[in-house]
Amino acid sequence: MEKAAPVAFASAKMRALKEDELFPSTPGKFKIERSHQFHRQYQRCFASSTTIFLWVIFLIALTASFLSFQPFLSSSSRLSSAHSWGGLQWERQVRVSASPRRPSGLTVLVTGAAGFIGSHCSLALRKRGDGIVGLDNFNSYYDPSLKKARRSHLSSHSIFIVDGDINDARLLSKLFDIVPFSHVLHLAAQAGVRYAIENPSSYIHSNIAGLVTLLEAVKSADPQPAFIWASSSSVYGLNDIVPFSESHRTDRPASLYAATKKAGEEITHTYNHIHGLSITGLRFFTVYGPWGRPDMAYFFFTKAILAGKPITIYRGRDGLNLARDFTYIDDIVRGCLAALDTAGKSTGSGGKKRGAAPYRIFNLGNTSPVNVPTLVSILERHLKLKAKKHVIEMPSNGDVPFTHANITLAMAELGYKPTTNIDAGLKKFVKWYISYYGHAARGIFKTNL
Ligand SMILES: O=C(O)[C@H]1O[C@H](OP(=O)(O)OP(=O)(O)OC[C@H]2O[C@@H](n3ccc(=O)[nH]c3=O)[C@H](O)[C@@H]2O)[C@H](O)[C@@H](O)[C@@H]1O
Repeated sequence: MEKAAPVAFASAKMRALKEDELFPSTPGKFKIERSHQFHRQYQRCFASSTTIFLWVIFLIALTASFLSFQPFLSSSSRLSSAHSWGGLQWERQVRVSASPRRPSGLTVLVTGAAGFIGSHCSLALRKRGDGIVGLDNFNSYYDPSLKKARRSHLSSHSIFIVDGDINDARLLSKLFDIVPFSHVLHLAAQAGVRYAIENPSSYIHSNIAGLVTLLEAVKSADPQPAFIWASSSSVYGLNDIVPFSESHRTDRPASLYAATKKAGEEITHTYNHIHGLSITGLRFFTVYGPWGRPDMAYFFFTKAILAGKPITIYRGRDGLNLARDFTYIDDIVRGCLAALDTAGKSTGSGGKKRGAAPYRIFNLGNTSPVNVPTLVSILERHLKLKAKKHVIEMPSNGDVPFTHANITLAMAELGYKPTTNIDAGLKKFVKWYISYYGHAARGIFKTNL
């Protein structure tokens, strides 16, 4: 590029100079003169054989520089977005990261690898010797520095995260060209239930358009990987039969977020039906733990309590406390790995289905709902600080009053069995939070209970 730019610049300058010389600056009268003058100049230029020779050399140089920079030009549109990928060094990093370290290890593309669940799953897969390539767009929905810290942590375990978007079809096609992925663990999404009111289009962009772009790439990949992805407990919406079972109604979402996750379940079904993709949808129930998401209540409650700031606790319209089936990250990771290990093969090749492939949906919850005031009191105990509580009626923002998972199916088919209760899980979270954000150093652990 260093060479091409001056050539292009010089030729542009030449053109500009010639035009300046050829055309007088006063408009109007020169029109005829202009054509005469141009004609004379044209004749002068090509009259001598030396000039013709120079022109030929110039054109050859121009063509050569254009051809030699074709690969760069083809990736320049990628660079025009915030992301960068491509090049030999990049391909080498992708290939090395994708190589399993154990015989018959999986080769997994983990989308959202710099996210909460994605980073934990990537690490767990690497620890048992699987090959992983991460993909993440490092967007600023919440503090990207936390995502970058997760990336550094993964990088120290030789996991490479591609900086790119699931909406980038060319990037996906490149990844599937250079790595024969056995599985895709699709965890990239626009998360958060209440943010959908503020920014609805971000949910369509990531959870619908991004999902379809990714499925198109998976469909065309050879070999065709099995597809395991993050649905959500929120698909149960207004369902009030507890505990929530996979056979219950999911056609009454309470938020746009939930609606996009429900749509994802239907969209993946069509790819299973038409293209033979092996599909496993995992309905996660309010996952929490170390390296968690700062937009979730347990996380920002902790921050506020440590800072002595008030927290807002929502209460149901009937005066009842809201409750969630909070599920600890390590249990979820075990569920994800079991889903990968038990996923049947996709049957398509070259985009054509060769036979029926599995389509599965599982609840991954804890089966012990905890109400929000109890969550807060556990945090208070572990933080040794009293929260300043501000209780208000639940706004109409997409929240549901409670969630409670029936995990019978996941237990039977995945061997899934959550083992961490909310007290033990929040204790681990608080320990991580203090070590990560360093509040202990500021003497915040003095009790005010
Ligand atoms: O399981 C799920 O499907 C979903 O779990 C969480 O959503 P949510 O359960 O709403 O988790 P939080 O946002 O952490 O809220 C937890 C509880 O705290 C309550 N809350 C939240 C915020 C607040 O300021 N006050 C408050 O009382 C909420 O009403 C809710 O009952 C995640 O944010 C979603 O991405 C995920 O898909």
